[in-house]
Amino acid sequence: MRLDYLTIFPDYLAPLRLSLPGKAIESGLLEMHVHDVRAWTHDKHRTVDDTPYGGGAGMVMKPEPFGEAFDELAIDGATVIVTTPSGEPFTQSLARELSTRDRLVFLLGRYEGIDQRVLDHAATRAEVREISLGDYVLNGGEVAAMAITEAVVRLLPGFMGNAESLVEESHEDGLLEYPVYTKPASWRGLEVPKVLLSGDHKRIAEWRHEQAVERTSVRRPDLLHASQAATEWEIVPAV
Ligand SMILES: N#Cc1c(-c2ccc3ccn(Cc4ccccn4)c3c2)n[nH]c1N
Repeated sequence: MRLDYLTIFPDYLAPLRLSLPGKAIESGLLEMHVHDVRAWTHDKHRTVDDTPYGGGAGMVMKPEPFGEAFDELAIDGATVIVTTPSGEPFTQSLARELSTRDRLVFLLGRYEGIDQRVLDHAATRAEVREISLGDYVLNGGEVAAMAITEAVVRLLPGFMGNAESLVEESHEDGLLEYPVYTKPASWRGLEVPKVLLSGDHKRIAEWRHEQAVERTSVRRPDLLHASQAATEWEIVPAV
C-alpha cells in the first residue's frame, strides 16, 4: 500500500514513521510519502489560503496548489481521503474497507477547510472519501489522518504478527473488548478472575464473551442495538 499526505505541517506526521514498524516500510509492504502543499505555491509568501467567497470568519485553502500536486503525484485511480468534521464517521468497518485499497492520498486541511472544488476535481480522477474522526472539532486534519492510518495499516496482511488477535479486538465482532489480565495473579489485594487460571478454554471463552457483552451494554448500547437490528432483519453484511 502507498500512502501520500498533502499537508502544510509535514513534521506533524513524523511520528507515523515511528509507529508504523520500519520493517513494514523496508519490506515494501508500505510506502509513505509526506508532501508540503507549499511546494506547489509560486509566490514569495508561499500562500496556501485566502478569504472565503460569501464572507465569514477564517480562511479557506486555495485550490491551485492541490491541483498541481494532484498532477505531479498522478493521483488517478487512488482513493483520496479528506479528513473533515463534516465527513462520514470513521469506524472499524471503514478501516477494513480502506485496507483493501492500493493507494490512499490524504488531503489534510487547516483553517476553515479546503476549497470544495479541490474535492470535486479529485472526484473526476479518483475515489474521494470525506471522513470524520468523531463529533468534536479539531484545528486540522493531521490528527485524524494519523488515527486513520494506524487503524488501516494494522489490518494489512502480514503487518501484525498475530493475525488472530485482530479478530478478537474491540469492534471487530461488534462488541467492546473484554478485560485483560497478566501476572502477578494477586496485586495490591486485587485478584485475577479464577476462571482465567482454570485452563478451561471453553469456560474462559464464555466468560470473556459475557464480559464483552456486559461492557458493551453499559458503555455502548448503540452497538448492541445495531447488531440486534441486523439479526432481526437478517442483514447479511457485505463480504
Ligand atoms: N477528521 C476530522 C475532524 C476535524 C477537522 C479535520 C480537518 C480540518 C481542516 C480544518 N479544520 C478546522 C475546522 C474547524 C471548524 C470547521 C471546519 N474546519 C479541520 C477539522 N475536526 N473534527 C474532526 N473529527
